[in-house]
Amino acid sequence: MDFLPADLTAYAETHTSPESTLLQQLNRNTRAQVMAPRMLSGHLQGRLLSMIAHMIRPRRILEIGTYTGYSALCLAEGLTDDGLLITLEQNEELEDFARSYWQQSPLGAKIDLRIGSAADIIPALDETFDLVFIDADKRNNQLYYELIFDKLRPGGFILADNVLWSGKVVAPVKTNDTDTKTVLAFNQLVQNDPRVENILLPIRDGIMLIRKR
Ligand SMILES: C[S@@+](CC[C@H](N)C(=O)[O-])C[C@H]1O[C@@H](n2cnc3c(N)ncnc32)[C@H](O)[C@@H]1O
Repeated sequence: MDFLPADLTAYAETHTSPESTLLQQLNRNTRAQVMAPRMLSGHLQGRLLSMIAHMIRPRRILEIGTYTGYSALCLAEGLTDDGLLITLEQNEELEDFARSYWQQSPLGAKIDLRIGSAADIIPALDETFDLVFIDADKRNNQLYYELIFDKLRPGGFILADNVLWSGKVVAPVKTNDTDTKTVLAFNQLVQNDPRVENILLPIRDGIMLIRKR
């Protein structure tokens, strides 16, 4: 679902720095060759992720939900020289596709893909993160939030994607619509959490930007 009329989205994109040729190819080929291409962050959100990473200059980023590797490349743009982005993906069939693009970029050496279930991998990560991007199975957002919280440095940031859930967060919720209920519960959990400051950015499907106090 587009929240802005298509012409305003197009205007925003034409007044946003363009994607690199590599990101353009990754975007286009994901749409042509991979299931569910709507999951890819895309031009506008990708440039936002890159801009936020440049502002923070993180040394360690954790991404939960790699898909074809587009957002990993965008976030990695802001890493420090000795920085590393760890990205978690449970679908091993996406690995070769993502790696084939990462290896065309110098940033590829800064991306560490771990294949498996995020809930199994996160507890074993012995890192302190400056930035975490939560973008996997939305039903587990709350679990991921709690699992990563103590691994995030004070003053560190969390980004959680799809928090507007195609606008369903403001529509009457059907009794059996567990996904929307879970997104609503996650947004309220963050809003009520005294450990953080947060702002819901109505960009694309909604991004919750959270700062740990
Ligand atoms: C929305 S896509 C990620 C999109 C990507 N961050 C981007 O912006 O281009 C979500 C990804 O999370 C993966 N995923 C879903 N559940 C997962 C889990 N429990 N552990 C790890 N990855 C998971 C899916 O296979 C899918 O590739």
